[in-house]
Amino acid sequence: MTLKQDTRASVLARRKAIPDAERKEKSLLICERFLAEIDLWLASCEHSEASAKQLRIAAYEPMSSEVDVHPLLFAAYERGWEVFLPCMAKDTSDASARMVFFPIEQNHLTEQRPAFLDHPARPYLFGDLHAQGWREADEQLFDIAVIPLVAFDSGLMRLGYGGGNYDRFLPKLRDDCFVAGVAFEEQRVDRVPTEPHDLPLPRIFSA
Ligand SMILES: Nc1nc2c(c(=O)[nH]1)N(C=O)[C@@H](CNc1ccc(C(=O)N[C@@H](CCC(=O)O)C(=O)O)cc1)CN2
Ligand SMILES: Nc1ncnc2c1ncn2[C@@H]1O[C@H](COP(=O)(O)OP(=O)(O)OP(=O)(O)O)[C@@H](O)[C@H]1O
Repeated sequence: MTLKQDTRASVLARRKAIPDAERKEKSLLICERFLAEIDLWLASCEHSEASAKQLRIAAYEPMSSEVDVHPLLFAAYERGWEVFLPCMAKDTSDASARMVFFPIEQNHLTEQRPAFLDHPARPYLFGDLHAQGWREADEQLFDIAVIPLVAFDSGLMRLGYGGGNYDRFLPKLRDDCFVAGVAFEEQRVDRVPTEPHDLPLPRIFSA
């Protein structure tokens, strides 16, 4: 096992060991902190224009033991923001998939739930997705980005599932996009093993 794989395995085991009630409580704290920081950011002069408009937030549909960002998503819908969630997609069956974001209405999380929300790692064909009406969003549209992670350190370096999806996604965002990682304290390590392509996050909210 490489150092990255080793770190992933041990941190995922720690994350999975968090009892459900604690995970729920910590997730709520992380979402509240995230919203409070967005409110401060919106109140600052530079972003007063942003506060007046309908914001676009790119996040993720939580799976397994990840931080449950649903409270943040529900608050976003409540505020009339547009929510975008990822899907792995490819042009042909033998092509490699890339992470794209689709606009997700609140009812897509419940009654009208698309299959890709339950199978985050499964690659879907663009042809099928387009036929179903899904249109990928331009990353430059996003005002806020919520970044999942497996491990992080005090230098704000992150380690994901190993697909390089977020390593490719982060450079596509606007410079003024509010980007933040979310994690449980159990995911903190002394030092995340890094490679030259790894980018630190501007901030990580943890509990
Ligand atoms: N919620 C969520 N959606 C996401 C990502 C993510 O990290 N989190 N992705 C980020 O790139 C992309 C999908 N990539 C993925 C890569 C690997 C695994 C994976 O290894 N899953 C394991 C479960 C691991 C665990 O238990 O925590 C599995 O399915 O067995 C899942 C998604 C896009 N959507
Ligand atoms: N900007 C990039 N452009 C092209 N390939 C990249 C880029 N960033 C990472 N990769 C490739 O993706 C693979 C996985 O990288 P890494 O192990 O750092 O992923 P990760 O950070 O754990 O995953 P993720 O970014 O999806 O959360 C590596 O083989 C790496 O070479």
